[in-house]
Amino acid sequence: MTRRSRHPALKSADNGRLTADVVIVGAGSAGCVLAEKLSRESGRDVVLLERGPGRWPGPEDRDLRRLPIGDRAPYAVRHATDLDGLTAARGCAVGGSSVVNGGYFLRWHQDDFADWPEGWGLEAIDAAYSELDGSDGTMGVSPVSDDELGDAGTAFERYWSSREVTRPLGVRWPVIGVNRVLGNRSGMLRRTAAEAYLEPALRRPNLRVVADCEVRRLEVSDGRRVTGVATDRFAVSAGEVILAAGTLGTARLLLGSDLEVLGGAGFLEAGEHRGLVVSYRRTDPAEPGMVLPTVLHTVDGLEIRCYRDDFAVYIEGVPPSGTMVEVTAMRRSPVKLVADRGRVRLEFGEPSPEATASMRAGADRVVEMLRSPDFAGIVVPGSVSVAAVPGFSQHAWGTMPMGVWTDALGAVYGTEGLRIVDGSILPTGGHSGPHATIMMMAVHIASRI
Ligand SMILES: Cc1cc2nc3c(=O)[nH]c(=O)nc-3n(C[C@H](O)[C@H](O)[C@H](O)COP(=O)(O)OP(=O)(O)OC[C@H]3O[C@@H](n4cnc5c(N)ncnc54)[C@H](O)[C@@H]3O)c2cc1C
Repeated sequence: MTRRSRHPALKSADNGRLTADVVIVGAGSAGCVLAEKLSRESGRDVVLLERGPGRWPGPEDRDLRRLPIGDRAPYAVRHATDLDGLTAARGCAVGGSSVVNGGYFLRWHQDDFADWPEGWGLEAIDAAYSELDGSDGTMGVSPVSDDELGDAGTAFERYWSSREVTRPLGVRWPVIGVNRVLGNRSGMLRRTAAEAYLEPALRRPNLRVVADCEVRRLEVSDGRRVTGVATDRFAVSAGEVILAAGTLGTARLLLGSDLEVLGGAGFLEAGEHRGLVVSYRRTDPAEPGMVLPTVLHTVDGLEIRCYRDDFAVYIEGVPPSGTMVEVTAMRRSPVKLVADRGRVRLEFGEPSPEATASMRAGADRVVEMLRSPDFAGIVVPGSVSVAAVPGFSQHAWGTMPMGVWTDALGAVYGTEGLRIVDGSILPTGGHSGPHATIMMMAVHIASRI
Protein backbone atom coordinates (compact mmCIF):
# COMPACT_ATOMS: atom_id res chain seq x y z
CA MET A 1 0.00 0.00 0.00
CA THR A 2 1.01 3.61 -0.39
CA ARG A 3 2.42 5.83 2.34
CA ARG A 4 -0.45 8.02 3.46
CA SER A 5 -0.08 11.76 3.29
CA ARG A 6 -0.29 13.49 6.68
CA HIS A 7 -2.24 16.37 5.20
CA PRO A 8 -5.86 15.22 5.25
CA ALA A 9 -6.68 16.78 1.91
CA LEU A 10 -3.82 15.18 -0.04
CA LYS A 11 -5.08 11.93 -1.46
CA SER A 12 -3.15 8.69 -1.54
CA ALA A 13 -3.30 6.37 -4.52
CA ASP A 14 -3.63 2.63 -4.68
CA ASN A 15 -0.80 0.67 -6.15
CA GLY A 16 -1.45 -0.20 -9.77
CA ARG A 17 -2.53 2.18 -12.51
CA LEU A 18 -4.47 5.43 -12.33
CA THR A 19 -6.06 7.11 -15.29
CA ALA A 20 -6.62 10.83 -15.75
CA ASP A 21 -7.24 13.40 -18.44
CA VAL A 22 -4.15 15.32 -17.34
CA VAL A 23 -1.24 14.33 -15.12
CA ILE A 24 0.96 17.16 -13.83
CA VAL A 25 4.44 16.23 -12.62
CA GLY A 26 5.61 18.54 -9.82
CA ALA A 27 3.58 20.64 -7.35
CA GLY A 28 5.95 23.61 -7.53
CA SER A 29 5.52 27.26 -8.45
CA ALA A 30 4.04 26.41 -11.86
CA GLY A 31 2.48 23.04 -11.02
CA CYS A 32 0.22 24.44 -8.27
CA VAL A 33 -1.14 27.11 -10.63
CA LEU A 34 -1.81 24.50 -13.33
CA ALA A 35 -3.54 22.11 -10.93
CA GLU A 36 -5.91 24.78 -9.65
CA LYS A 37 -6.78 26.24 -13.04
CA LEU A 38 -7.10 22.97 -14.96
CA SER A 39 -9.33 21.40 -12.29
CA ARG A 40 -11.80 24.29 -12.45
CA GLU A 41 -13.47 22.36 -15.27
CA SER A 42 -15.29 19.69 -13.26
CA GLY A 43 -15.28 17.19 -16.16
CA ARG A 44 -11.48 17.24 -16.40
CA ASP A 45 -9.80 14.65 -14.20
CA VAL A 46 -6.45 16.01 -12.98
CA VAL A 47 -3.70 14.15 -11.10
CA LEU A 48 -0.84 16.13 -9.55
CA LEU A 49 2.26 14.17 -8.47
CA GLU A 50 4.90 15.56 -6.11
CA ARG A 51 8.04 13.81 -4.88
CA GLY A 52 8.23 15.98 -1.73
CA PRO A 53 6.56 15.06 1.57
CA GLY A 54 2.81 15.27 2.08
CA ARG A 55 3.06 17.47 5.20
CA TRP A 56 2.81 21.20 4.54
CA PRO A 57 5.72 23.44 5.48
CA GLY A 58 4.98 25.15 8.80
CA PRO A 59 5.69 28.77 9.82
CA GLU A 60 9.25 27.92 10.92
CA ASP A 61 9.97 26.65 7.38
CA ARG A 62 8.40 29.67 5.69
CA ASP A 63 10.25 32.29 7.77
CA LEU A 64 11.73 34.78 5.30
CA ARG A 65 14.66 35.39 7.64
CA ARG A 66 16.01 31.95 6.68
CA LEU A 67 16.85 30.12 3.44
CA PRO A 68 15.92 26.53 4.33
CA ILE A 69 18.31 24.79 1.92
CA GLY A 70 21.02 23.66 4.37
CA ASP A 71 22.26 20.09 4.61
CA ARG A 72 19.40 18.93 6.83
CA ALA A 73 16.63 21.01 5.26
CA PRO A 74 13.41 18.96 5.05
CA TYR A 75 12.07 20.49 1.83
CA ALA A 76 15.14 20.79 -0.41
CA VAL A 77 17.24 18.55 -2.63
CA ARG A 78 20.70 19.28 -3.97
CA HIS A 79 22.24 18.75 -7.37
CA ALA A 80 26.01 18.46 -7.89
CA THR A 81 27.92 21.08 -9.93
CA ASP A 82 31.44 21.42 -11.31
CA LEU A 83 32.00 24.57 -9.19
CA ASP A 84 34.15 23.95 -6.16
CA GLY A 85 32.00 23.40 -3.05
CA LEU A 86 28.78 24.64 -4.70
CA THR A 87 25.58 22.64 -5.18
CA ALA A 88 22.27 23.65 -6.76
CA ALA A 89 19.36 23.48 -4.32
CA ARG A 90 15.72 23.07 -5.31
CA GLY A 91 12.47 22.88 -3.37
CA CYS A 92 11.13 19.38 -2.83
CA ALA A 93 7.74 20.05 -1.30
CA VAL A 94 4.13 20.84 -1.96
CA GLY A 95 4.87 24.35 -3.25
CA GLY A 96 8.23 23.42 -4.81
CA SER A 97 10.95 26.06 -4.79
CA SER A 98 8.47 28.71 -3.60
CA VAL A 99 8.82 27.01 -0.19
CA VAL A 100 12.58 27.60 0.05
CA ASN A 101 13.32 30.67 -2.06
CA GLY A 102 14.26 34.20 -1.08
CA GLY A 103 10.73 35.59 -1.43
CA TYR A 104 11.79 38.22 -3.99
CA PHE A 105 8.91 38.50 -6.48
CA LEU A 106 9.82 41.04 -9.18
CA ARG A 107 8.41 41.12 -12.69
CA TRP A 108 10.75 41.16 -15.64
CA HIS A 109 11.08 44.39 -17.61
CA GLN A 110 8.62 45.01 -20.43
CA ASP A 111 11.37 44.82 -23.08
CA ASP A 112 12.38 41.34 -21.84
CA PHE A 113 9.30 40.02 -23.68
CA ALA A 114 10.16 41.52 -27.08
CA ASP A 115 11.32 38.15 -28.47
CA TRP A 116 8.65 35.95 -26.89
CA PRO A 117 6.50 33.99 -29.37
CA GLU A 118 3.18 35.17 -30.75
CA GLY A 119 0.40 35.21 -28.17
CA TRP A 120 2.58 36.74 -25.48
CA GLY A 121 1.53 40.40 -25.88
CA LEU A 122 2.19 42.86 -23.07
CA GLU A 123 -1.49 43.23 -22.25
CA ALA A 124 -1.89 39.48 -21.61
CA ILE A 125 1.39 39.37 -19.69
CA ASP A 126 0.35 42.29 -17.50
CA ALA A 127 -3.02 40.63 -16.77
CA ALA A 128 -1.33 37.37 -15.73
CA TYR A 129 1.24 39.14 -13.54
CA SER A 130 -1.55 41.22 -11.96
CA GLU A 131 -3.44 38.10 -10.89
CA LEU A 132 -0.33 37.29 -8.82
CA ASP A 133 1.03 40.65 -7.66
CA GLY A 134 -1.98 43.00 -7.90
CA SER A 135 -3.27 44.75 -4.77
CA ASP A 136 -5.58 41.78 -4.04
CA GLY A 137 -3.40 39.32 -5.95
CA THR A 138 -3.05 35.65 -5.08
CA MET A 139 0.59 35.80 -3.91
CA GLY A 140 0.18 38.50 -1.24
CA VAL A 141 2.86 40.64 -2.85
CA SER A 142 4.03 43.76 -1.01
CA PRO A 143 7.17 45.89 -1.13
CA VAL A 144 9.82 45.82 1.58
CA SER A 145 8.94 48.89 3.66
CA ASP A 146 11.38 51.67 4.60
CA ASP A 147 11.49 50.22 8.13
CA GLU A 148 12.41 46.78 6.82
CA LEU A 149 15.27 47.92 4.56
CA GLY A 150 17.97 47.75 7.22
CA ASP A 151 20.96 50.08 7.39
CA ALA A 152 22.79 48.57 4.38
CA GLY A 153 19.64 48.64 2.23
CA THR A 154 18.98 52.26 3.21
CA ALA A 155 22.58 53.26 2.41
CA PHE A 156 22.43 51.33 -0.89
CA GLU A 157 19.26 53.13 -2.02
CA ARG A 158 20.60 56.51 -0.87
CA TYR A 159 23.82 55.99 -2.83
CA TRP A 160 22.19 54.82 -6.10
CA SER A 161 19.13 57.07 -6.05
CA SER A 162 21.40 60.10 -6.46
CA ARG A 163 22.83 58.47 -9.62
CA GLU A 164 19.97 56.38 -11.13
CA VAL A 165 16.17 56.35 -11.50
CA THR A 166 14.18 54.81 -8.60
CA ARG A 167 10.99 52.78 -9.14
CA PRO A 168 8.13 54.20 -7.04
CA LEU A 169 6.99 51.63 -4.46
CA GLY A 170 3.45 51.25 -5.84
CA VAL A 171 4.63 50.49 -9.41
CA ARG A 172 4.95 46.82 -10.39
CA TRP A 173 7.05 47.05 -13.59
CA PRO A 174 10.75 47.36 -12.67
CA VAL A 175 13.08 50.00 -14.11
CA ILE A 176 16.72 50.35 -15.03
CA GLY A 177 17.72 51.82 -11.69
CA VAL A 178 16.80 51.14 -8.07
CA ASN A 179 14.13 48.49 -7.50
CA ARG A 180 12.94 47.95 -3.94
CA VAL A 181 12.13 44.24 -3.67
CA LEU A 182 8.52 43.05 -3.71
CA GLY A 183 7.97 39.98 -1.55
CA ASN A 184 5.38 37.19 -1.84
CA ARG A 185 4.54 36.98 1.81
CA SER A 186 2.23 37.42 4.71
CA GLY A 187 4.29 39.40 7.20
CA MET A 188 7.62 37.60 7.45
CA LEU A 189 6.32 34.27 6.13
CA ARG A 190 6.74 33.19 2.50
CA ARG A 191 3.41 32.86 0.74
CA THR A 192 3.90 29.73 -1.32
CA ALA A 193 2.33 28.70 -4.62
CA ALA A 194 0.66 25.83 -2.74
CA GLU A 195 -1.13 28.13 -0.32
CA ALA A 196 -2.12 30.55 -3.06
CA TYR A 197 -3.35 28.01 -5.61
CA LEU A 198 -3.45 24.43 -4.40
CA GLU A 199 -5.07 24.78 -1.01
CA PRO A 200 -8.29 26.37 -2.33
CA ALA A 201 -8.67 23.54 -4.89
CA LEU A 202 -7.91 20.52 -2.71
CA ARG A 203 -11.49 19.52 -2.05
CA ARG A 204 -12.40 19.31 -5.73
CA PRO A 205 -13.35 15.69 -6.52
CA ASN A 206 -11.68 15.86 -9.94
CA LEU A 207 -8.25 16.84 -8.50
CA ARG A 208 -6.07 14.14 -6.96
CA VAL A 209 -2.82 15.30 -5.37
CA VAL A 210 -0.34 12.59 -4.47
CA ALA A 211 2.76 13.57 -2.48
CA ASP A 212 5.76 11.35 -1.56
CA CYS A 213 5.58 10.17 -5.15
CA GLU A 214 8.54 10.47 -7.51
CA VAL A 215 7.97 10.15 -11.24
CA ARG A 216 10.70 7.89 -12.63
CA ARG A 217 10.00 8.07 -16.35
CA LEU A 218 7.64 9.05 -19.11
CA GLU A 219 5.71 6.29 -20.82
CA VAL A 220 6.33 6.75 -24.55
CA SER A 221 5.11 4.75 -27.52
CA ASP A 222 6.66 4.97 -31.01
CA GLY A 223 9.21 7.47 -29.72
CA ARG A 224 6.76 10.35 -29.94
CA ARG A 225 3.44 9.60 -28.21
CA VAL A 226 3.50 10.19 -24.45
CA THR A 227 0.79 8.10 -22.81
CA GLY A 228 1.51 8.53 -19.12
CA VAL A 229 4.16 8.32 -16.41
CA ALA A 230 5.64 5.62 -14.18
CA THR A 231 6.29 6.57 -10.56
CA ASP A 232 8.07 4.78 -7.73
CA ARG A 233 4.68 3.43 -6.64
CA PHE A 234 2.22 3.21 -9.51
CA ALA A 235 1.67 4.30 -13.11
CA VAL A 236 -0.70 6.90 -14.51
CA SER A 237 -2.19 6.83 -18.01
CA ALA A 238 -3.26 10.25 -19.18
CA GLY A 239 -4.44 12.07 -22.27
CA GLU A 240 -1.80 14.70 -21.56
CA VAL A 241 1.33 14.75 -19.41
CA ILE A 242 2.44 18.19 -18.21
CA LEU A 243 5.97 18.40 -16.89
CA ALA A 244 6.19 21.05 -14.16
CA ALA A 245 9.11 19.45 -12.31
CA GLY A 246 11.27 22.58 -12.53
CA THR A 247 14.10 23.07 -15.02
CA LEU A 248 16.32 20.48 -13.31
CA GLY A 249 13.59 17.93 -12.53
CA THR A 250 12.07 18.17 -16.01
CA ALA A 251 15.52 17.86 -17.63
CA ARG A 252 16.13 14.68 -15.66
CA LEU A 253 12.88 13.16 -16.94
CA LEU A 254 13.51 14.25 -20.53
CA LEU A 255 17.08 12.93 -20.53
CA GLY A 256 15.84 9.56 -19.25
CA SER A 257 13.02 9.29 -21.81
CA ASP A 258 12.84 7.55 -25.19
CA LEU A 259 11.61 10.65 -26.99
CA GLU A 260 12.83 10.66 -30.59
CA VAL A 261 12.78 14.42 -30.71
CA LEU A 262 15.66 14.57 -28.21
CA GLY A 263 17.73 12.17 -30.32
CA GLY A 264 19.33 10.45 -27.32
CA ALA A 265 20.87 13.73 -26.10
CA GLY A 266 23.27 13.21 -23.20
CA PHE A 267 22.70 16.69 -21.83
CA LEU A 268 20.43 19.73 -22.15
CA GLU A 269 21.69 23.28 -22.23
CA ALA A 270 20.12 25.79 -19.82
CA GLY A 271 20.75 29.41 -18.93
CA GLU A 272 21.92 30.59 -15.50
CA HIS A 273 22.78 33.87 -13.82
CA ARG A 274 26.45 33.97 -12.84
CA GLY A 275 27.26 36.34 -9.99
CA LEU A 276 30.41 37.81 -8.48
CA VAL A 277 30.26 38.43 -4.75
CA VAL A 278 31.68 41.52 -3.09
CA SER A 279 31.79 40.87 0.66
CA TYR A 280 32.53 43.01 3.70
CA ARG A 281 32.47 42.79 7.47
CA ARG A 282 29.82 44.76 9.31
CA THR A 283 30.66 46.94 12.29
CA ASP A 284 27.44 45.79 14.05
CA PRO A 285 25.23 42.76 13.45
CA ALA A 286 22.42 43.38 10.93
CA GLU A 287 18.81 43.59 12.06
CA PRO A 288 17.05 40.34 11.08
CA GLY A 289 14.81 40.68 8.01
CA MET A 290 14.25 39.66 4.40
CA VAL A 291 17.36 38.22 2.80
CA LEU A 292 17.33 40.60 -0.17
CA PRO A 293 15.57 43.93 0.38
CA THR A 294 16.69 45.98 -2.63
CA VAL A 295 18.47 45.69 -6.01
CA LEU A 296 19.84 47.85 -8.80
CA HIS A 297 19.24 46.97 -12.47
CA THR A 298 21.85 48.44 -14.80
CA VAL A 299 21.76 49.26 -18.53
CA ASP A 300 24.44 46.68 -19.19
CA GLY A 301 22.28 43.84 -17.85
CA LEU A 302 23.51 43.49 -14.26
CA GLU A 303 21.40 42.99 -11.18
CA ILE A 304 23.32 44.31 -8.16
CA ARG A 305 21.82 42.62 -5.11
CA CYS A 306 22.19 44.21 -1.71
CA TYR A 307 21.86 41.27 0.69
CA ARG A 308 21.13 42.16 4.26
CA ASP A 309 23.70 39.90 5.89
CA ASP A 310 26.13 37.00 5.59
CA PHE A 311 24.60 33.86 4.03
CA ALA A 312 25.87 31.98 7.09
CA VAL A 313 23.01 33.69 8.95
CA TYR A 314 20.38 32.37 6.52
CA ILE A 315 21.57 28.91 5.54
CA GLU A 316 22.37 26.26 8.12
CA GLY A 317 25.87 24.83 7.73
CA VAL A 318 27.28 27.65 5.55
CA PRO A 319 30.55 29.02 7.00
CA PRO A 320 30.73 32.80 7.63
CA SER A 321 32.21 34.75 4.71
CA GLY A 322 30.98 38.32 5.21
CA THR A 323 27.93 40.37 4.23
CA MET A 324 27.34 40.22 0.50
CA VAL A 325 26.59 42.47 -2.41
CA GLU A 326 26.30 40.29 -5.50
CA VAL A 327 26.93 41.54 -9.03
CA THR A 328 24.91 39.22 -11.24
CA ALA A 329 25.05 39.00 -15.04
CA MET A 330 21.39 38.64 -16.01
CA ARG A 331 22.15 37.78 -19.63
CA ARG A 332 22.13 34.04 -20.23
CA SER A 333 25.28 32.20 -19.10
CA PRO A 334 25.19 28.62 -20.38
CA VAL A 335 25.14 25.58 -18.13
CA LYS A 336 24.93 21.94 -19.25
CA LEU A 337 22.51 19.69 -17.38
CA VAL A 338 23.85 16.13 -17.45
CA ALA A 339 21.97 13.09 -16.11
CA ASP A 340 23.53 12.05 -12.79
CA ARG A 341 21.80 9.05 -11.20
CA GLY A 342 18.35 10.30 -10.04
CA ARG A 343 19.25 13.99 -10.50
CA VAL A 344 21.14 16.21 -12.95
CA ARG A 345 24.64 17.56 -12.57
CA LEU A 346 25.30 21.19 -13.58
CA GLU A 347 28.43 21.79 -15.65
CA PHE A 348 29.19 25.48 -15.96
CA GLY A 349 32.65 25.87 -17.40
CA GLU A 350 33.98 29.41 -17.63
CA PRO A 351 31.55 32.33 -18.02
CA SER A 352 31.93 34.24 -21.31
CA PRO A 353 34.65 36.96 -21.41
CA GLU A 354 31.86 39.59 -21.85
CA ALA A 355 29.97 38.36 -18.76
CA THR A 356 33.20 38.26 -16.74
CA ALA A 357 34.21 41.76 -17.84
CA SER A 358 30.79 43.18 -17.03
CA MET A 359 30.67 41.51 -13.57
CA ARG A 360 34.20 42.79 -12.79
CA ALA A 361 33.26 46.34 -13.84
CA GLY A 362 30.10 46.09 -11.67
CA ALA A 363 32.17 44.82 -8.74
CA ASP A 364 34.45 47.88 -9.06
CA ARG A 365 31.38 50.12 -8.77
CA VAL A 366 30.23 48.22 -5.69
CA VAL A 367 33.64 48.53 -4.02
CA GLU A 368 33.47 52.30 -4.64
CA MET A 369 29.96 52.34 -3.11
CA LEU A 370 31.07 50.44 -0.01
CA ARG A 371 33.90 52.95 0.50
CA SER A 372 31.56 55.94 0.12
CA PRO A 373 30.33 58.06 3.06
CA ASP A 374 26.89 56.40 2.73
CA PHE A 375 28.39 53.16 4.11
CA ALA A 376 30.57 54.76 6.79
CA GLY A 377 29.72 53.17 10.13
CA ILE A 378 28.34 50.01 8.43
CA VAL A 379 31.46 48.55 6.75
CA VAL A 380 34.61 47.75 8.74
CA PRO A 381 37.35 49.73 6.92
CA GLY A 382 39.68 47.49 4.89
CA SER A 383 37.28 44.50 5.01
CA VAL A 384 35.91 44.68 1.44
CA SER A 385 36.94 41.88 -0.92
CA VAL A 386 35.87 40.61 -4.35
CA ALA A 387 35.49 36.86 -4.96
CA ALA A 388 37.95 35.32 -7.41
CA VAL A 389 35.40 33.06 -9.12
CA PRO A 390 31.75 33.80 -9.93
CA GLY A 391 29.02 31.65 -8.40
CA PHE A 392 25.46 31.27 -9.69
CA SER A 393 21.88 32.09 -8.69
CA GLN A 394 19.84 28.84 -8.38
CA HIS A 395 17.81 30.03 -11.39
CA ALA A 396 18.61 27.59 -14.26
CA TRP A 397 16.03 28.00 -17.01
CA GLY A 398 15.31 27.62 -20.70
CA THR A 399 16.28 24.05 -21.72
CA MET A 400 13.14 23.72 -23.89
CA PRO A 401 12.36 27.31 -24.89
CA MET A 402 8.98 28.26 -26.34
CA GLY A 403 9.27 28.89 -30.05
CA VAL A 404 12.21 26.47 -30.39
CA TRP A 405 11.33 23.16 -28.68
CA THR A 406 7.77 23.93 -27.64
CA ASP A 407 4.92 26.06 -28.95
CA ALA A 408 3.70 29.22 -27.22
CA LEU A 409 1.70 27.10 -24.74
CA GLY A 410 4.46 24.63 -23.90
CA ALA A 411 3.38 21.69 -26.16
CA VAL A 412 6.57 19.88 -27.18
CA TYR A 413 7.10 19.89 -30.96
CA GLY A 414 7.40 16.45 -32.55
CA THR A 415 5.50 14.72 -29.73
CA GLU A 416 1.89 14.05 -28.82
CA GLY A 417 0.46 14.30 -25.34
CA LEU A 418 3.42 16.16 -23.81
CA ARG A 419 3.56 19.73 -22.55
CA ILE A 420 6.10 21.49 -20.34
CA VAL A 421 5.11 24.40 -18.11
CA ASP A 422 7.92 25.45 -15.78
CA GLY A 423 11.25 27.29 -15.93
CA SER A 424 12.37 24.99 -18.79
CA ILE A 425 10.31 26.83 -21.42
CA LEU A 426 11.37 30.42 -20.68
CA PRO A 427 12.47 31.57 -24.15
CA THR A 428 14.75 34.38 -22.95
CA GLY A 429 16.32 35.61 -19.75
CA GLY A 430 15.07 38.73 -17.98
CA HIS A 431 16.44 41.60 -15.92
CA SER A 432 15.00 40.10 -12.68
CA GLY A 433 14.83 36.72 -10.93
CA PRO A 434 12.51 34.12 -12.51
CA HIS A 435 9.91 33.30 -9.85
CA ALA A 436 7.21 35.84 -10.70
CA THR A 437 7.67 35.22 -14.42
CA ILE A 438 7.43 31.41 -14.19
CA MET A 439 4.20 31.75 -12.22
CA MET A 440 2.94 34.39 -14.67
CA MET A 441 3.65 31.97 -17.53
CA ALA A 442 1.70 29.20 -15.77
CA VAL A 443 -1.27 31.54 -15.17
CA HIS A 444 -1.33 32.54 -18.84
CA ILE A 445 -0.93 29.02 -20.26
CA ALA A 446 -3.33 27.31 -17.84
CA SER A 447 -6.07 29.77 -18.81
CA ARG A 448 -5.66 28.82 -22.48
CA ILE A 449 -5.45 25.02 -22.55
C1 LIG B 1 17.21 28.67 -2.74
C2 LIG B 1 16.50 29.37 -3.86
C3 LIG B 1 16.23 30.73 -3.76
C4 LIG B 1 15.57 31.39 -4.80
N1 LIG B 1 15.19 32.68 -4.63
C5 LIG B 1 14.46 33.28 -5.59
C6 LIG B 1 13.94 34.58 -5.37
O1 LIG B 1 14.04 35.15 -4.28
N2 LIG B 1 13.29 35.19 -6.41
C7 LIG B 1 13.14 34.58 -7.62
O2 LIG B 1 12.60 35.21 -8.54
N3 LIG B 1 13.54 33.31 -7.82
C8 LIG B 1 14.16 32.64 -6.83
N4 LIG B 1 14.53 31.34 -6.99
C9 LIG B 1 14.11 30.65 -8.22
C10 LIG B 1 12.62 30.28 -8.21
O3 LIG B 1 12.19 29.91 -6.91
C11 LIG B 1 12.41 29.12 -9.16
O4 LIG B 1 12.94 29.47 -10.44
C12 LIG B 1 10.94 28.73 -9.33
O5 LIG B 1 10.33 28.48 -8.09
C13 LIG B 1 10.87 27.50 -10.21
O6 LIG B 1 9.53 27.14 -10.41
P1 LIG B 1 9.19 25.78 -11.19
O7 LIG B 1 7.71 25.63 -11.15
O8 LIG B 1 9.88 25.81 -12.50
O9 LIG B 1 9.90 24.63 -10.33
P2 LIG B 1 9.80 24.27 -8.78
O10 LIG B 1 9.08 25.30 -8.00
O11 LIG B 1 11.17 23.90 -8.34
O12 LIG B 1 8.85 22.98 -8.76
C14 LIG B 1 9.22 21.72 -9.23
C15 LIG B 1 8.51 20.67 -8.36
O13 LIG B 1 8.58 19.42 -9.02
C16 LIG B 1 8.91 18.42 -8.07
N5 LIG B 1 9.57 17.34 -8.81
C17 LIG B 1 10.76 17.38 -9.46
N6 LIG B 1 11.02 16.21 -10.04
C18 LIG B 1 9.97 15.40 -9.76
C19 LIG B 1 9.66 14.06 -10.09
N7 LIG B 1 10.48 13.31 -10.84
N8 LIG B 1 8.49 13.53 -9.62
C20 LIG B 1 7.64 14.27 -8.85
N9 LIG B 1 7.90 15.55 -8.52
C21 LIG B 1 9.04 16.12 -8.98
C22 LIG B 1 9.83 19.13 -7.08
O14 LIG B 1 9.90 18.45 -5.85
C23 LIG B 1 9.17 20.50 -6.98
O15 LIG B 1 8.18 20.54 -5.99
C24 LIG B 1 15.20 30.66 -5.97
C25 LIG B 1 15.46 29.28 -6.07
C26 LIG B 1 16.09 28.63 -5.02
C27 LIG B 1 16.32 27.15 -5.14
